[in-house]
Amino acid sequence: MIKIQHISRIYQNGTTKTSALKDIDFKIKPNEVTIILGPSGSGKSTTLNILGGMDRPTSGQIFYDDRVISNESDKALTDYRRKIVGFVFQFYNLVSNLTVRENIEIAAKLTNNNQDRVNQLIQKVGLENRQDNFPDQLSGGEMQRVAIARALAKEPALLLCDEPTGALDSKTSQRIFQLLKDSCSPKTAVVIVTHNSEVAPIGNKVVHIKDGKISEITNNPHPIAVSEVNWS
Ligand SMILES: Nc1ncnc2c1ncn2[C@@H]1O[C@H](COP(=O)(O)OP(=O)(O)OP(=O)(O)O)[C@@H](O)[C@H]1O
Repeated sequence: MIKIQHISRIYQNGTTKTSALKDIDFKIKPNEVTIILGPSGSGKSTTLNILGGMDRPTSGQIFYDDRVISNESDKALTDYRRKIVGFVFQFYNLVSNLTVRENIEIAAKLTNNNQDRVNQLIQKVGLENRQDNFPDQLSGGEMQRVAIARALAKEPALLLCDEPTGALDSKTSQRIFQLLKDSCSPKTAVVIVTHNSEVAPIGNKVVHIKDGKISEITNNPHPIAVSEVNWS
């Protein structure tokens, strides 16, 4: 379980200070999809970056089980990012001179180097026929499927997704959200940042952020199916 406690983040550029997060608290559990919902500039990406150990809070603490991540050394934080966290970004961030299979394999090599899992993931995301292609030979939806397989290759306890369908059409978005929802398991918590309130009801929990503050946390005992979302 991940617990965010009294997190604030102030960015300072010269004399200008931006208070991106103001004392936020929430918990993330395995086997749950958590949706972080809010308008542009509300602090969603800042929250995700802090959760993923890519950034540190100005104050407050993040617990990963009994570890206090926010107090750890840079080396320990790198280890946390490598072994615990999988990232899915809006613009895929694939390595352009590696094939689909190689993009997934390099992530697996960071942890378990499990070739069976690489094969299973290529099948899971439906890219068996594209595994020797390079990213620039793929559609946006295919690239995002590679990015998801890459993130899952290390069996992350925490899968963090920042606007994963922001650049995709609605039919492709539906497929990507289905894959993300299916990635949630007793071992893996899934966190998805979005500004699209239509997809929020697929989550077990919705954290509403506005102006760097949590305005509401909704627990949803009966999430809707991805196919029930109004994608138009
Ligand atoms: N590196 C930075 N330096 C200064 N200000 C920043 C920096 N990163 C983000 N901010 C500011 O912090 C606030 C929150 O930004 P953040 O990117 O977390 O919002 P967001 O909800 O993810 O927005 P979007 O949906 O547009 O990506 C914004 O006011 C933004 O301008």
